Parts: sequence; C-alpha cells; structure tokens
Amino acid sequence: MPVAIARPRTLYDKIWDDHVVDVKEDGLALLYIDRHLVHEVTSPQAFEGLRNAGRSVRRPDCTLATVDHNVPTVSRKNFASVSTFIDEPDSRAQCQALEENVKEFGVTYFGMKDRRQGIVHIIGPEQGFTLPGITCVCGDSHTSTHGAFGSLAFGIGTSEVEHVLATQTLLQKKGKNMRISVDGELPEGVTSKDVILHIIGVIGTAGGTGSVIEYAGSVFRGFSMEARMSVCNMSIEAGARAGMVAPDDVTFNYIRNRPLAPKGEAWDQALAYWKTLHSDEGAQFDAEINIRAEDIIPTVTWGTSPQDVAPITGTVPDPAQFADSVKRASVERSLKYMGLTPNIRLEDITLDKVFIGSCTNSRIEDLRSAARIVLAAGPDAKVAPNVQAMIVPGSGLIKQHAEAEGLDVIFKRAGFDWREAGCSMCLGMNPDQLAPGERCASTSNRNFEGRQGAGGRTHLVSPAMAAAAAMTGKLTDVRKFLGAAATAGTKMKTSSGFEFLTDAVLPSPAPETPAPQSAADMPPAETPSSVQKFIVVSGITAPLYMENVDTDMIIPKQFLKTLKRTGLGNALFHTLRRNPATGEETDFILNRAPYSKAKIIVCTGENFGCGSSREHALWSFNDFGVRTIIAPSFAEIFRSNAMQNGMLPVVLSKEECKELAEDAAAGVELAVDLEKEEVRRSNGKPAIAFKADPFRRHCLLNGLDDIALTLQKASAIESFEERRSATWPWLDGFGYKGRKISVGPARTSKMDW
Ligand SMILES: CC(C)[C@H](C(=O)O)[C@@H](O)C(=O)O
Ligand code: SF4
Repeated sequence: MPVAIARPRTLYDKIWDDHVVDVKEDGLALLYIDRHLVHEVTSPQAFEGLRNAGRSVRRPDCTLATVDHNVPTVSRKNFASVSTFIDEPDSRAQCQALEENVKEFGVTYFGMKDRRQGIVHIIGPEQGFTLPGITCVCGDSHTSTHGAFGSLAFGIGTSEVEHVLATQTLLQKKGKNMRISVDGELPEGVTSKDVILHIIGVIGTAGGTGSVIEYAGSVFRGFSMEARMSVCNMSIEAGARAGMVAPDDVTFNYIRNRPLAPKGEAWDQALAYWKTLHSDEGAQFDAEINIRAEDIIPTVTWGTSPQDVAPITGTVPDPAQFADSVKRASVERSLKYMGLTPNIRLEDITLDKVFIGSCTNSRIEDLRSAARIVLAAGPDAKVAPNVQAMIVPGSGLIKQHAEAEGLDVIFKRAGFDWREAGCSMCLGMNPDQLAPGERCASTSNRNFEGRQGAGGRTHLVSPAMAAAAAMTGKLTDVRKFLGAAATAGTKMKTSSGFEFLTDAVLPSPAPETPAPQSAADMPPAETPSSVQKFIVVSGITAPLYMENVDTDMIIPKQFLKTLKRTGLGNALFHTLRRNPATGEETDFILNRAPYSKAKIIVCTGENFGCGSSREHALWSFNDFGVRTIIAPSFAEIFRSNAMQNGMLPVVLSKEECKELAEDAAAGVELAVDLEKEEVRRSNGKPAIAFKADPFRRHCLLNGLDDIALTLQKASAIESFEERRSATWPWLDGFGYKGRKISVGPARTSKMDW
C-alpha cells in the first residue's frame, strides 16, 4: 500500500500510486476504484452486459445509484411509482430499468420516493460516500466534481461502467499534472463560478486535455466545499480528466458525521491518512497556470462553448477580430446560433428564462446566494415579466434544508418556480426544456447548441448573476445589488442541514450478508468478446471543418434514452442533419452523396468529442458506418469510449488533417491501416504515419474485450482488496447505521442498506 517513495509527489501522484493493482511495461495500469456512482442514462447497457455474461456487481458496498437526468421536477405529492409518474415512455423505461437492475444486482438506490434522491454528483458528497484520497467514477463527465474532496474522480463511458461493476477496477494510463493557482482577493460579487468560467476562458476547452488539474492558491483554500465542488465540476469543460483540491479542515468538517463517513476509531485513522494528501514541496507539475484573483470579475458566456466567456461589463465579440479562419468561422456560427450581433453590450441582452440548478450550482450555498440577490431587489420585487425563472435544488435533502431556512418562500414570493430535485433544464432529458430560440441565463455548465432544448440559447452564469438576471430580465452585473444583498444576508437564517442527514430520514433495512466473492467464484474470464476487430478500414471519407465538436452535437439528449447500443445511426448529428422546424434533411455533409456512406471522418478542428461521457456518440457513429475519425485532438472520454467499441481515433497534425480534408472533399477515399499505422489515399499521394497506443492497438487488432482481460488479474484484485481493508478499512462501505456492508454479489438481495 502506501509505499515509501522519496521523490516529492503531487496529490494526483499519491492517489494514483495508492490505487495501482497492476501495471504493464508501457505504463498502462489497472487502477482500483473505491467509489462508483450510477445513474439511469449510462447504466442500462452495462447491467445488460453483466447479465449476458453471468457476472455480478463486485462491490455493491462501494456502489450507489440514483435517478436524476430523466426525472420530472414537478411536485411529487402524488407520486406512487415511476411507472405512473413519468409520462414520457423512454424516460420511464430508463428509470424502471435502473430500479430493476439495482434490485437484481443488490445495489443501494435512492429512488424518487427517497428524499436522498438527487443529482448523482450532489448525493455522493452529501452522504459522505465521496471521501478524500479515493478513486471515484461514474458514467458521467461531471464526476470531476468529487475531486473537490482531494480524490481522483473522473467520468467514464458505459463500457467502463460495466468494467467497474464487474471488476471494481479500470485500465488507465496516467495523465499529466497541471496546477492552476489563483491567489489574491476576489473582488466583491465574484464567486467560484466566475472563477472557473474565467479559468476556462484563459486555458480554453482543450487547455486541460491529458491532465488532472490541481486547484491551488489562497482563493481555493478560502472556498467552502460547495464552491470547490462548483470549480472541480467544470474541470471537464476545460478538457481535463479530473480536477482536485487538496483536503484540509474545510473538507474534514464537511465530511464529519455524514451518514457514510467513517466514525470513531475509523475516523481518526482516516483523518491521519487524509492529512498526508497534498502535493509535496518541490513536486513536479507538467504545466502551471497562475491567475490573479483581482483580474476576475463576474463572468458570462456569449457563445456555444464554455470558453466563450466575457466579463459582464464587456461586449459580444466581433468575428472580424479573429485572424484564424477556423476560429472566425466558429465565432460566426456561435453568434448566428445565439442570435447575437457583434459588439452589443452583454448587459443589453434580454432573457426568456432563468435556470438555477444542475450539479454545478444547486447546493445550499448556491440557493442562499441567489436568495440574497432576490431579497436585495426589494421586499416586493418580482421576477421580470419577460422571464420565467426556476430553481431546482440538487437533492431532496437540499430542498428540505432550503425550506427550513425559508429560501423557498423568498423565491416563490418573487415569482420563481420552486421544483423537485433532478438535472432538470441543464440538459432537458426531462420535460424542463427551452423552446427553440428561447434565451436562458443558466447556472449549469454547458452552453452547447441545443443543450437545454433544440434551438435554445444558453448563457452560463453564477447563481447570484442568475438571480440578478431574473429580477431585471436581462444579463446583469450582480454588483449593482451588492450593498442591498449584504443587508439582506444579515436577515437570512442559516442552519447546518445536518439534521436532515440522520438515519431518521428514512429507515434503512438491515443489510443482507451475501458471501464475499473470491477469485475462484468469479465467472470465467473467457466470455466471448463483443468488440469488433479493427485492422484496416477504407472507404468514403467525409471532411468536417469544425472545432470543439461536442457530444451533445454528435447525439442530442433525446437519443440517450435508449436501453440498447444499436439503432442510433439516424441520431448522428441529428440537429445538423435535420431542420428542427420541418424535420427535413439539411445539406449537412453526411446527408450528401457520396458522404452519406462515409466510413471515415476527417475533422480539421481540435478537441473532437468534447463534453459529455455519453458512449451513445460512438454507438451512433458505428451504426452510421463510421469506424474511424481523424482529428488534431480528441476529448479523453470520447477517445477511450471509441476504443471500447472497436473504433479508432487517429491523431494527426492540423496541417495533415487539413490536407486529408481537402482530399476527402475532392472525393479521394482513405484507408486507415492500424497494423501498419498509416493513412493511405486513393489518389496515390504518400501515406501519412500515425501512432496508436500499443496496448489499445493490440486489443483493437484482436477484438479483445477489456473485462475479459482484467478478469485474468482476479487474484491481484483480490490481494489488493485484502491490503486495502487492512490499510484503509473505512473504504469498505459503511451502511447507514455505521455498520460495514458485506462485500460480494447480492443478485437476489433487496436494494438499500
Ligand atoms: C448523460 C451523461 C452521459 C452526460 C454526461 O456525461 O455529462 C450528462 O450528464 C451531461 O451533462 O451531458
Ligand atoms: S451536467 Fe447537468 S445533466 Fe449532467 S449530471 Fe450535471 S446536472 Fe445532470
């Protein structure tokens, strides 16, 4: 376990070193996963895979599930069951599938009747499931949120969800260390959301690619856990695999006494370990960014990428200012989509909707900060008549806590809609959506085209800025309300919220005690692989001249409701291929002959596949017939999802991509040869060499399935678990009565601890 390594290490190095079960010569490690969060969108196909292979959930004690993306946020007063409550058939089916799967596989589940239900990234920390020093994953890109506790937390695709359920491990290559320090005094009115939006503006949406970001400096040290979570949450928007803040007293005080936090002696032991979790003096970072707190002012996005930020005092940019043609085209496209004219003042932009919620900003502190602004607007002030504003607490417990503080009254009196917990209008997989053309100030994390509803326009802001916008009906500099907000703040009563977390909330049935699973009990490793071999793929190649092609664009949310991996070919680039108003085919490249039969895509812009972890993006390419994509860079989760599906992401330089795109536009066919690691062209021009990761190349050439490979290491996993129980006993999951939950499959046991 903790090995004495002399060189100074970063926080990331330490957590990484402590979780390696096995490592290959090329650095590919089998990493043990301490905590696995599960939601209804990215898990059905994973449970189905387990079922088909006769596998069980290896560590139900370290797995926690809830429903969030699909749930309607209307009152649950009349809730009887998911079957009667959720009208939309596909949303209903996904929630029902999770309910059946957690029962069958014995996973703890917070359903819609449970006040602990909420957004997956809210409930983990709230329950003390998220702890410092752990590895934490979820089939969701915003898993980076949990890094706020000094853990290594990252999003994965559905195939990896299945891998973790079956083996409690993941195959991972170590990323780079990046440190972003923000020091100094934040000006008044500037919040954690402004800080992270500013950071993304500085480093760009691909700035963190390949790295784990450690947030350091006096500003983060001074932040509450809620504020740290908002920052780490959006690390994925900066392209990073994960973000983290070293744990300190703020962290420990937040965790102490939470239902699943270690108690008594285990607490003392855990605390001693957690205090070692910081980057050592002299530890090496591959990249360092320093930002002055004084340079940050309330920030808002104007475009369709989270890097499209500007201070609220600024104006909408003019595409003419951009020398780079790809960049200029992308700004033009954004402004057209957003319905904005260059050079207008941001504060002159009027709104239709305001959304306060999402895993970025739906915690108690966010709601308080919004309420303070509402109060500051005056005792009788109302939401502007042109605006419809909604507040969606992140969990049932946050809702209860806010109501105990009277925040709901403040909001409702001013005309806000006060809702039940869920992802809501962050991505609109449920009824909360923007209508085409509607403009929204939103506290969520993504402003991609169509994100909050087809044709909807999103401006990302902090909760305080959202509240200010709701009251004025326009994007507004929150600092105009500050004096009054300070007075309002003194009138608000706050409470710790701990009383809602006790066991008394809901009775927890005594856990069943299935026998621990040993290597000998594990199903055979040689279950047939379903991964397609990739040797050479050749054929029609479609050129794409775009940067930051995000997964919301590749496959919009309405297609994520499937329980299958197939049949998604028509969904590929749906909003670009179909006119949203008429449903008719557009002239998008993939609708045009010969490209409608493309097997290869070549994209000229960076950061292909950024955004969500939805593996559906790859399933839709596959179903369309595309097996390989060539681009200057890929978002990490997309890249790893591709290879889990027998598909190959090929990285070439920008110039090479441009050259190949020109060839493809002229009808030249390409052949991507993984064996020879080269791209050949039908016009006889010289082949272009590329490099594939040796292990992944081997797997793709042979159609090997990661789970089967990992199961060959069953005894190494088992001995790691023995050492883990001895060294970090608090990581063997605790139940709601402080009892340890037994390890092992519980296919027939009831849900809940
Ligand atoms: C549905 C899920 C895969 C997705 C994610 O990975 O982020 C969603 O939470 C989102 O925010 O787009
Ligand atoms: S980003 Fe939005 S949709 Fe995704 S998990 Fe968070 S709240 Fe849910």
